[in-house]
Amino acid sequence: MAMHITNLYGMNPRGTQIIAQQNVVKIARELGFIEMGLYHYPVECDTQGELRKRLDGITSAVGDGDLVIVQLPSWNLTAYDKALLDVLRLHKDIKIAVFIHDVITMMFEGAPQERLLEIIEVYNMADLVIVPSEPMLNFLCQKGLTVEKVLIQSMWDLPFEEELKTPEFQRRIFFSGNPKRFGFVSSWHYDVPLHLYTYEDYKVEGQNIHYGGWKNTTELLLEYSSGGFGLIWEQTAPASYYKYHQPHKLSTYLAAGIPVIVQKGLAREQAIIDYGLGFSVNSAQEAADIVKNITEDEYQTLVENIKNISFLISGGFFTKKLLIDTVNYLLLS
Ligand SMILES: O=c1ccn([C@@H]2O[C@H](COP(=O)(O)OP(=O)(O)O)[C@@H](O)[C@H]2O)c(=O)[nH]1
Repeated sequence: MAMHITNLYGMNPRGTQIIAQQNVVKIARELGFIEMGLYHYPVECDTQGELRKRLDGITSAVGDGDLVIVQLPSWNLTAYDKALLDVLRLHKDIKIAVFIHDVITMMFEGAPQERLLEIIEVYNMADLVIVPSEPMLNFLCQKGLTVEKVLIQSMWDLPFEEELKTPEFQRRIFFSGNPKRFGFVSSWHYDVPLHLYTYEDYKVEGQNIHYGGWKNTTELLLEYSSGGFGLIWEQTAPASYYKYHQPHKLSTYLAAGIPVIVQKGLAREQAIIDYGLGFSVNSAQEAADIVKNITEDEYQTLVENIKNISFLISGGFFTKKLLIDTVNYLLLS
C-alpha cells in the first residue's frame, strides 16, 4: 500500500496557495508520501477524453488499496476536482482524504450558492476531510457536508532549518498580504509604523507605512525576527472569510518568534489568547495603542511564550501530526 499527496504547480509561486501546498508536501515526503503533481491550467480547453487521459497520467502511480490526500482547491474548475476523485475511486479499496485549504466561493464576493454545493459534493466523495477550523466545519455541515471522519487543522507549518535570533523589543507592526484584499492598510494613519510585504505593486496610500515589497520566506522571517508584532486582519470583502480561515500569516509571524495581534472574532483568536501569543483587538487603533503602551518586559514574556510553538511550526510538527492522524484514522477505524 502506498500513500500519495497532490501538489499544486503552475500558479504564481509567491501565492500562499502554492506556498502552503508545497510545504505540506515537503513534510509529507518525510513520512513516505509520494507526490502527485497537479498543474493549474484552463481546464475548459480539454475535452472529456483529454481530461481523462490527463488524469490517468497524473494518477498512474496509484494502485488498489492506496491512500491519497487531495489538497483542495486545485484552483482548476470544480469539475476537474470531481473528475480527479472519480478516477481515483476506480481503484478498489482506495482511501481518499480531502485537505481543504480554502473554499473558493467563500473567498470572493457574489459567488453563486450552487457553486458551493458543487464543491461540497466533491468533499463528500472523500472518506475523510481535513478542515481549517471548527467554524468552517459547522458551516460546511450546515450546507451539506456529510463526511463522518473529520480532522481540524490546528496550524500551518513553515519548515525552516536556519537558526533565527530572538526578536528585540520594537514598537512596530508587520503585515503581509495584498492591500487590495485588506483595505485597512490604505487607511492606516496611526503613530505606530506598519511594515507591509506583498508581491502586488503598492502605491502607499496610508500614513506611516513602510512598504517592503516581496520577501521570500527566509528574508521575511529575518525581517520579522528583528522584532515587532504581526497583525492578522479580516479581508475586506467578503468580510467574514477569516472567521473560518486558517491564516498562513499567523504561522509566519510565530515561526519568526514575534507576538501577534488578531482582529476579534477570527478563527484563531482563542488559541492566541490561550497560549499567550499576543492580543485580540476590535480596531486597528486598539492594535496601535497596545504596541505604543506595552513594556519591554511584557514583550519579552510574549516572546518567551512563543518559543515552543515556533519550534513546532518550523519543524513541521503540526502537519506531521495531522498527516499521521489522517493515515491512522483512515486505516484503523
Ligand atoms: O513578502 C511576502 C509577503 C507574503 N508572503 C507570504 O504570504 C503570506 C500571506 O499571504 P495571504 O494574506 O494571502 O495569506 P493568509 O495569511 O491570508 O493565509 C505570508 O504568510 C507569507 O507566507 C511572503 O512569503 N512574502
